Order: sequence, then C-alpha cells, then structure tokens
Amino acid sequence: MSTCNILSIAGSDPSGGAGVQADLKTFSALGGYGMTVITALTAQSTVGVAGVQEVPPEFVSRQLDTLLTDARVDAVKIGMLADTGVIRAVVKALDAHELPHVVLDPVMVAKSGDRLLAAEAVDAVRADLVPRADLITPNLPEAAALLDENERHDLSSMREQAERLMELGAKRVLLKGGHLSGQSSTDLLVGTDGVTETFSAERIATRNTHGTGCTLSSAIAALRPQRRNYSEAVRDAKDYLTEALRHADELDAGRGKGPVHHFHHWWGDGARDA
Ligand SMILES: Nc1ncnc2c1ncn2[C@@H]1O[C@H](COP(=O)(O)OP(=O)(O)OP(=O)(O)O)[C@@H](O)[C@H]1O
Ligand SMILES: Cc1ncc(COP(=O)(O)O)c(N)n1
Repeated sequence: MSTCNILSIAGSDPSGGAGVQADLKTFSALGGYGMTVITALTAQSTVGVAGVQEVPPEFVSRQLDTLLTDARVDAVKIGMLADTGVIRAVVKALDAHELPHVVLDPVMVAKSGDRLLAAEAVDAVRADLVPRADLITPNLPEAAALLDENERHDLSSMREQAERLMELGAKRVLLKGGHLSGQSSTDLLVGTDGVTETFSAERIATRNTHGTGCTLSSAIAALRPQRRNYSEAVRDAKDYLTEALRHADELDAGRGKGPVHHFHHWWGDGARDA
C-alpha cells in the first residue's frame, strides 16, 4: 500500500502545539501523509487563547467536498469544531463520503481553560458525531459533559462512564485519564465487544502538556491503517505520545504550558517495528 493519507478536520493553533499543526507533525512522524480541513482559527499561545474565529460552515463544506472528491483518505481525525454550524458541515461530509477510521477527539475546552466549542454545540456532538465515529477519545471533563454528569476522577467510575458513552451509540471509546493524579497516566478502551482494555504509561513530570489530546488522537488515526486493530493503534500511539512528552522540556516555545516534542527521527529510525 502507498503511504496512508490522514485527514485532520480541526482548528489552527499558531503556537504549533495543538490543533492541525500538532496533527500534521504527528502524521509525518508516524509515516502518514497529512491533509487538513480547517474549522476555526485561534489566536493562541502556550499561555492561552486570545480569540477564536470560526470558518463559515459553507466554507468548511467547500474544503471537505473539494478535497474528498479528489483524494483517497485512509483515516480521519476530528478535533476542534467550534460550533453547531461547523458540526453540521462535517456530518454532511461524513454521510456523503463514507470515510474509514474516523477518530473523534471531542475538544471542548483548551488546557488554558478557554472554550473551543460553544456550550450549546455539545448536544450536536453527542447526537450527530459520536455515533458516526469509529472511536471517540474524550478526556474526563468531556466525558462528563457528553453524559451530562459530574466529572469523576477514579478508575472504576471511568469504567462506568466509558460504558455509558457506548450507550450513546459510540462504536469504541478511549476515555483518557490524563487529568487523574498518580504515577501513571491511564486510559481505558472499550469496544463493541464490551471488553475494557487498560493502557497505562509512566506519568511524565512536565508542565508542557499542550496538545497531548490532539497528538494522541492523530497518532491513533495515523497508525490505525498501519495496524490490525484499534487496540494496537492505541498502544503504539500512547508510546509515541509518552516519548513526545518525555522530550517536551527540550523545546522553548513560550512561557506557559508548552508543546510536546514530535521526535521524527526517534520513531522513524526503525526503533519500533511497523
Ligand atoms: N504527564 C503525562 N505523562 C504521560 N502521559 C500523559 C500526561 N498527561 C497526559 N497524558 C496522556 O495524554 C493523553 C491525553 O490525555 P488528557 O486526558 O490530558 O487529554 P486532553 O485533556 O484531551 O488533552 P488536551 O488538553 O490536549 O486536549 C492521554 O493518553 C493521557 O494518558
Ligand atoms: C486549535 C486547538 N485545538 C485543540 C486544542 C486542545 O488542546 P489543549 O487542550 O492541549 O490546549 C487547542 N488548544 N487548540
């Protein structure tokens, strides 16, 4: 098979730590060819988000239809969608183009605390996007918002929440435990077979965690066509992210929560079997 084409439908982060910028770095590092449909511009740094400018939904549709009537797409990562109009445009494209391996990161609020999805758009994510994705990757606050429940911070509640997210029509759920405390950072994967798998990695002591969620979901999208199933793709995506976090402090990209380091040569030098 030729190089996999991976599409990111997401917002732009000028600081390069999150959004389509993080996604493209991840795709390249993991042997994919990256494509992007931009849903929103943000004025953002490692310190915070100073503004959001949504792309008009008709122009999101124009980008999607122009690209998808030409290119083969082997996997899709969906990130920041900003508002209900943009969600509708993405749903229309998903229905029209039958895209494989759709990974939805239901981005709602940035690490800095700024909103990246209008509060009233959560209903559309739940009703229209969750059932259309092959995998959703909520963090703990996003899981709570999708379920309209309080945020929980222990593994057994996470297990229950992951199961309830499946009841919303999700095909698979990776519930991310980055917001838990402890020596390891643990995520749970639940699939249609009802089996829950646990993915645990050493918790890296760094404040440079800007874009971890973006990196993980795009690594899964990049790896899924190159692996046998989601379990293998999640395992290797998490390894990639953990290494990117381990090297984050080598970067000097701002005064706030800095980005992770996409270490192309680390992954590409045969350190890991394909
Ligand atoms: N300090 C850390 N060390 C190792 N892994 C981490 C650390 N922080 C987060 N992770 C991992 O990063 C991934 C993203 O987790 P998190 O729950 O932080 O998502 P997120 O809040 O959606 O990220 P983002 O804020 O970028 O949207 C998960 O696999 C999580 O386990
Ligand atoms: C354009 C865009 N997309 C996603 C995120 C979430 O990433 P984080 O929660 O790490 O800030 C972001 N900050 N900006």
